[in-house]
Amino acid sequence: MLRLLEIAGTKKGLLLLSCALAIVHALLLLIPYILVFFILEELTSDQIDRSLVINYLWYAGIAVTLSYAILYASGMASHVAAFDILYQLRKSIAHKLGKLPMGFLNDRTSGGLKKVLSDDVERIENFIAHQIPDFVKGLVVPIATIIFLFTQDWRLAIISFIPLLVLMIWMPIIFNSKKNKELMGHFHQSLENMNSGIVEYVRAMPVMKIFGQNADEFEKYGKTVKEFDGFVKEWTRKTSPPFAIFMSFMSNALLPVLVLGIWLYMNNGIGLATLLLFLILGIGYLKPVFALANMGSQLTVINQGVKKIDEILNSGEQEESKISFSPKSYDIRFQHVHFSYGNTIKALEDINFCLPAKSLTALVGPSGAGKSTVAQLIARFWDIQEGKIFIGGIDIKDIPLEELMKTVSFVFQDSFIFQASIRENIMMGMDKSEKQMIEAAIAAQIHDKIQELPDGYDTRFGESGIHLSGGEQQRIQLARAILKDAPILILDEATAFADPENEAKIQEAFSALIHDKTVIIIAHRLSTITDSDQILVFDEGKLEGQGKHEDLLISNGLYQKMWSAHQRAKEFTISKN
Ligand SMILES: Nc1ncnc2c1ncn2[C@@H]1O[C@H](COP(=O)(O)OP(=O)(O)OP(=O)(O)O)[C@@H](O)[C@H]1O
Repeated sequence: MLRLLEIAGTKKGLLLLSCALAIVHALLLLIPYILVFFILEELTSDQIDRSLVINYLWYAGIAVTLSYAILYASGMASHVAAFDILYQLRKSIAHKLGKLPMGFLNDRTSGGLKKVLSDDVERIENFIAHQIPDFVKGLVVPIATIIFLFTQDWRLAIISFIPLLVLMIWMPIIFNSKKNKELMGHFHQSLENMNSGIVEYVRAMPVMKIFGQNADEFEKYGKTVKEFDGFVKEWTRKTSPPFAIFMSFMSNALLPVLVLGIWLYMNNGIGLATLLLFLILGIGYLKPVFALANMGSQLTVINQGVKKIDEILNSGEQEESKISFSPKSYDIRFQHVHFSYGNTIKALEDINFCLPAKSLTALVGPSGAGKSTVAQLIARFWDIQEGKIFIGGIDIKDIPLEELMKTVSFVFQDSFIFQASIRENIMMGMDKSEKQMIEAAIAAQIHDKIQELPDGYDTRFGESGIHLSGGEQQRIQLARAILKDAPILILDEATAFADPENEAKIQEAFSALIHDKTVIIIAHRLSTITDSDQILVFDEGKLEGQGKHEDLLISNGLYQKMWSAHQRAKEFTISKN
């Protein structure tokens, strides 16, 4: 609750206004009940003053109208505050995600993160926009009613107060128990698993279709949906009995008032108007308190979401250097580097090498040898556990992250194109001119294709009918890298999915790109890297050899094997016989 109020506190002014208006609304709503009492008193008196009764009715009508106008204003204030807070919260989570080490994302599913950013944040809206005003109403209405009832008859007022006492004791037991909190924790986990199952199911659709599978057969999705279903049923089974007892008690809360009220009336202790007033108000004031009861269970759900939000917001960011060290040259040195993903998967062991500035280096080795890991460590996607990595003689941990990102350009295996215009996709928020962007697209051999699109550079990728082949998407990625013009360039299997025509174009684009830069290429097709200044051969996380193509052919057994396998693969044909 405190944490939620802290979140809500960023819009304190609007929320206080909303609460104040909610109180006025609630008090105005009580007025018609009180007026009904006066009307009844008048109607049961010996001489009925008609004009007074009509006036009371007018007052009641005005109070109701005014009360709902004020409720509207209260709702507006709380909703504006809520959506402002949600916006800020989503912005800070997204900002934080960008600053967290890749390990954080590696341990989580995209479905789970989506749930935090969309569902968990959304639930806070319910608390701020509805529950805070309801809570205030839930407190003020019973207090005001009880005070008023005491002024009419203290005996009936005490009896009317009993259900409220029971509510106050019972509610926390039912809704806030340890068991209920545990159930809520499971509920969230279950929902998160289902979310990630759905995301994976949609992503796996092409494979599912080819293998004729449907949702039931997609085990992860099917399992998570079944688990969720089972959990919700169990939850209902466990919480229904106490809730049913609670509800039936509250529904009959009027009984003691009725019994005592009739007895008092029959013994001339109270008039008919007072009896009716207690029958109406004695139970009516509980309505907003019921809203509080509901709020208890909703709060537990919201709190679980807030925990997930805080888990992201409080996660340790990558350490950033306070001193600004900008490398003056761009040679890269690994010194006794050890690295594991998490604490279990050892990916690199005691790696030492030096890549001179403006040289072209190829990383080769069998699948899983650690090539991509080495490349990613240079851009500090991950932090190493032991050893040091230097760029231009400066430890990369001493280079501010923003500066490091400006220094390194990465062309990934899988190109990621945003659902935005082609211009935005190439510019990526960089401070470059239109002319520079077009020059980059020309160098990346993609300008002509963009010109053919319906709106040229303004065409939005992802719109229906707009499609770019894998090779074209890669050349967009290359255009980004060319435009960025960073002194260190890492190409991770960048031609892996290109067809021969595309590959020739991509190779040409590369030549434009690598000029005058420190370049690292990860390539499986060894024929593309024979001219490299040096080749590093990796195997099972270790650096097994280093040198030029010709030297490695003589000195390195693994390289020899890879080279002859590559030669054989070139002659490989698929035939039915
Ligand atoms: N994000 C990750 N989380 C956990 N383990 C990982 C991750 N990425 C890679 N690994 C593991 O680290 C080891 C090295 O992987 P890496 O991707 O660097 O190899 P690679 O030589 O680039 O392989 P490939 O040529 O198949 O791309 C492998 O055992 C791999 O399973």
